[in-house]
Amino acid sequence: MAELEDMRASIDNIDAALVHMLAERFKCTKRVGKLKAEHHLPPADPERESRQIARLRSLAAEADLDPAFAEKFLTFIIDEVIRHHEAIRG
Ligand SMILES: C=C(O[C@@H]1C=C(C(=O)O)C=C[C@H]1O)C(=O)O
Repeated sequence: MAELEDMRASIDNIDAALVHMLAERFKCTKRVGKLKAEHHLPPADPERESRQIARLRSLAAEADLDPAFAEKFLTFIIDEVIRHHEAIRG
């Protein structure tokens, strides 16, 4: 089944891109965590998170992706970022 193989090859490429994009995002958020620790700012910023979630839900709807899934995915990542920031703060 050539189409199955083709689709799986595309899925593997997309998964690799996701890993690279996430790695870049965590590089940025770790830098933010250091800046926050230096300036005595709290690890989490719920107002910023609300804006990000609203934006991502809207982008998801436009892209025909379930907005609830997009929110769950972003919240999962942000929770991990906040754990990093708490660890950086010590
Ligand atoms: C990265 C930040 O820290 C936290 C993590 C966020 C994220 O991963 O996008 C957003 C808000 C903060 O709760 C930030 O404040 O920008």
